[in-house]
Amino acid sequence: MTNDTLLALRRDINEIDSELLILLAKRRRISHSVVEYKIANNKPIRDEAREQELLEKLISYGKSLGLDAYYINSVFQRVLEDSVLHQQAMLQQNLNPEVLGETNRVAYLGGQGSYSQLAVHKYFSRRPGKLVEMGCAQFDEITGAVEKGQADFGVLPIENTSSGSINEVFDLLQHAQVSIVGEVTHSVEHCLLVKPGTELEDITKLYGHPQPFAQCNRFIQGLNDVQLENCDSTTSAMKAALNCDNSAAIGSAEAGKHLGLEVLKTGIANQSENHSRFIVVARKAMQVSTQIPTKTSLIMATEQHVGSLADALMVFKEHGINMVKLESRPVPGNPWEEVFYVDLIANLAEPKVQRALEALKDHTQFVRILGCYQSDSLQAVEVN
Ligand SMILES: O=C(O)C(=O)C[C@]1(C(=O)O)C=C[C@@H](O)C=C1
Repeated sequence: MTNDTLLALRRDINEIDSELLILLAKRRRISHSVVEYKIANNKPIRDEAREQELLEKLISYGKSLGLDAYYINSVFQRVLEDSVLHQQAMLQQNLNPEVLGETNRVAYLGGQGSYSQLAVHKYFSRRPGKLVEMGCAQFDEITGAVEKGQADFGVLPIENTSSGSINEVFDLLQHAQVSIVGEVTHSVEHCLLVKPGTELEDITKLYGHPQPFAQCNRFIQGLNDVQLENCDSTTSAMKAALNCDNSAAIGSAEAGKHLGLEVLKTGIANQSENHSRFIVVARKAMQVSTQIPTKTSLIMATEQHVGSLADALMVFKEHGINMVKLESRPVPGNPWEEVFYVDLIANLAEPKVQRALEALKDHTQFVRILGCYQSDSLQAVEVN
């Protein structure tokens, strides 16, 4: 085959890919029209039976064209996921027209290519409005910017599948005057980044944020005589490595490349599946449609007697509410007193949730709702 033939084949591929994009955009527009019907008729966004029927038909037709079931399934799962997430975002926009403006100023930790910035892009890519990014050096700067009205939204990491809860953020939520209005999970792929030409054996200093250090501690233990330097964010770690010979930083490949660092090793986290969950906060609470999966987060302090936490948690069971997270944190200034953070699969608009919160008052010293928000899950919901 000549080079010209290769170029001609590549032109054909380019053309087909463009046609695929045109069709995907057309499909998305049709999916937007379907949501109008669902809003008007109070139907759940997700229709698993329809998705199943669609996938079966596509797999069978695809097979007749010589495409395997695994390939068709994975491509169309992504297409359907996009469709559902877009429909959910449209529904939320319809219910809260004032929340997302023409421009959305979003505060997050770090700078270009930080994991928080990637999460911001993922969350806001499905929402209308121009994104104005505000990289911050500390978590309390993020909530402070939202409280003072300098930012419309703040995005904060709250937990990671390998290193667990991010206590600093839980503690901030005790007092910050913000509401949780959303969540987004993002996969985190830690890499060892160096200035071009640096070899593994040259490294004497490793810059990183304490969270990635914890998530990669097995890899770090395997390095010889390397001094760890804590940084405020992965972005500041990468910048430090750029300015220091014989050093390295932990961060994402995208961010490293953006700053001119080289990826020396990929997949250095203890667990190959490493995901972070971020919360999105705003000054005002948001309403969530009962047609989409919803979470409610709250903090509570229980009475100081035997079984008081168990009694409080029983309230959720008695009202048929699924609790998906329970975290205890000390109350600053009150040694040995604890507050509990609770995540529920629940929507404040549901009467049973209101009844449960009323009943919870009998078993707690205080309860504060941190927010009711669209869950990142694609689970189907039942609409009564
Ligand atoms: O058919 C619908 O009800 C749609 O909303 C469209 C669609 C799709 O994109 O094909 C999207 C979400 C549903 O879960 C099922 C299918």
